[in-house]
Amino acid sequence: MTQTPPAVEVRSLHVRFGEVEAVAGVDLAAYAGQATGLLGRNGAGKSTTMRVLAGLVPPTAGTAVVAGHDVRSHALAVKRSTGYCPDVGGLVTRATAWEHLQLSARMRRLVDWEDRARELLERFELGDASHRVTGGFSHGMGRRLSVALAALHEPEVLLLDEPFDGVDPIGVEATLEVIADARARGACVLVSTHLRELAIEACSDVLVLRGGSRVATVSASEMAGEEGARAYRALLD
Ligand SMILES: Nc1ncnc2c1ncn2[C@@H]1O[C@H](COP(=O)(O)OP(=O)(O)OP(=O)(O)O)[C@@H](O)[C@H]1O
Repeated sequence: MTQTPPAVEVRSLHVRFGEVEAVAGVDLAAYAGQATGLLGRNGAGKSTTMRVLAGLVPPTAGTAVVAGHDVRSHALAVKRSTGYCPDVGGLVTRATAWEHLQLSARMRRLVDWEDRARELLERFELGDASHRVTGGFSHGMGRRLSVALAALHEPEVLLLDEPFDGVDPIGVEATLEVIADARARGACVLVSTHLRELAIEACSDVLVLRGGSRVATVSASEMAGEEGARAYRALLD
């Protein structure tokens, strides 16, 4: 039986910022229709790995192929194929939520996007805030809008960096729905989070990073319960 090639394939990825080796040899394969979690302590290299996959940071060494495009040689194609929710920032304080969606739709030359944009805003309970500037948004509102923006164009690869951070239960539910919908239409989803329980709920597999390297890939179910929590804790240091 031929196995479907991974939608995201990373081999021996290294990213160096001056003296700091942020990513020191990560390998990962993530597939269409699945969600893969990235877990690990602060500074483990999760966000840097996500930035490489979004085509924003070039690898220092190693390869990363996203939706068939090499991130180093085809960064623009990678940006087109992905929807990326950054861990911080990414919103223009003086623009409204609706203007963010409008700009994203124009940049990606989307047609008939308004209904989907409205539906996403409603799902994240941002409908009433759609014409407010994001500079006045709470942290959780900003996170919810960032997930909606990443998902608007129904990308082949959805990259969510800390999407649950500081988000209330309704927002968490909406984010889980966005992930489930993306998987159902055959997208590949990567979720970086510190929240083990939500990683288990959202993802099929989980990669644990430590000091810029992958220390384990486990099925989400293996991370569940008290035993899973102990096993995860043991992988952290
Ligand atoms: N632009 C940068 N310049 C210098 N060092 C950086 C830069 N980006 C990340 N680093 C460093 O790389 C390492 C990995 O950071 P990264 O943000 O990828 O970790 P993380 O696992 O996402 O952490 P957290 O859980 O705290 O968000 C850290 O030591 C960080 O200080």
